[in-house]
Amino acid sequence: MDRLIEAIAETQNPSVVGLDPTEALVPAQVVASFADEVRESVESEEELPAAQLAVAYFEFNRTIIDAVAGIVPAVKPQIAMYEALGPAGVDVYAMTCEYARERGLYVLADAKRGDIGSTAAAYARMLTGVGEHDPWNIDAITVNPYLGTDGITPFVDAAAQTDKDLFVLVRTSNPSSSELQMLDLADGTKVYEHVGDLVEGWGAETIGKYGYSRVGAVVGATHPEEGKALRKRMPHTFFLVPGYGAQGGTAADVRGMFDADGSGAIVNSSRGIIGAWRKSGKYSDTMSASEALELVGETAQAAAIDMRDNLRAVL
Ligand SMILES: O=c1ccn([C@@H]2O[C@H](COP(=O)(O)O)[C@@H](O)[C@H]2O)c(=O)[nH]1
Repeated sequence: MDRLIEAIAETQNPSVVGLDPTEALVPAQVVASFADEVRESVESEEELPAAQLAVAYFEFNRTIIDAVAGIVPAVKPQIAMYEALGPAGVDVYAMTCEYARERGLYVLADAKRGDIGSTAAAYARMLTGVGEHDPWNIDAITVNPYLGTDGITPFVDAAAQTDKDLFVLVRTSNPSSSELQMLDLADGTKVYEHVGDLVEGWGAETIGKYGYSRVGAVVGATHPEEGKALRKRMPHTFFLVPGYGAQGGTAADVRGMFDADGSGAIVNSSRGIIGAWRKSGKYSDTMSASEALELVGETAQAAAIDMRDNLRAVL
């Protein structure tokens, strides 16, 4: 986690931009502008929509990355958006991570992996790569703890081997999260608190120079009180805090998830940044693709600065 903490210190900005493109979040003229180019490369007409979207996602991501590099320390590409497009989307995921790294950003792959040990070991190769080849270019990955310790250990080992990190789901931001996470255990602790204790233990051997381990926790901005209690309960665990912006979380809500020095957490916003163009009042469907992309970049940059300043104001 040391590299992430240093990147946050350099930008004075504990926020991460989520790269979660969808068909609705990429201006239509940008997608349309790739029709001819992509038609030449696909084998059948049916492949065209996914292939065209994939190319458009990359151009869109590149615009966002260029706009926010130097302002934010990190990006979090959500793999679901890319896998939905098939192999073309997965290629663009890898290309996006590589480009973000080239622009100096810490890349947090939101992939929420989790399986039995042997399969988790294969998933953990997203961190280690294959031999000398690192096809994914990521610095951290999100992991689902539902399978317990043997589903997590391969990621902890891979992270330690490569100076990378993982973030384990503890208290997620979604409305139904309480169905499982808020259940009481026999000793009176809640399920999410127990998972928090496990996460603190999984990271215990990997504490870095700033007091945080390689094993972080995902704690939703939509649960300010629980987040604040977890901050005390998990003193060596760095938090990834999604749920800011589009899901309703505010800077005041996430304040308690930081430590007394204003460190210990990084807050994510995806749609609030990459979809800012739609709320700007400046978009018109008569714009050219390049004009639309320019607006995407400008509005994403303004939204990232606004988020940074809102977080700075409460820290
Ligand atoms: O508890 C969680 C865990 C992960 N996420 C992910 O973060 C982003 C949030 O996107 P917004 O557009 O800022 O709402 C998305 O990739 C989720 O899968 C989360 O929201 N909550």
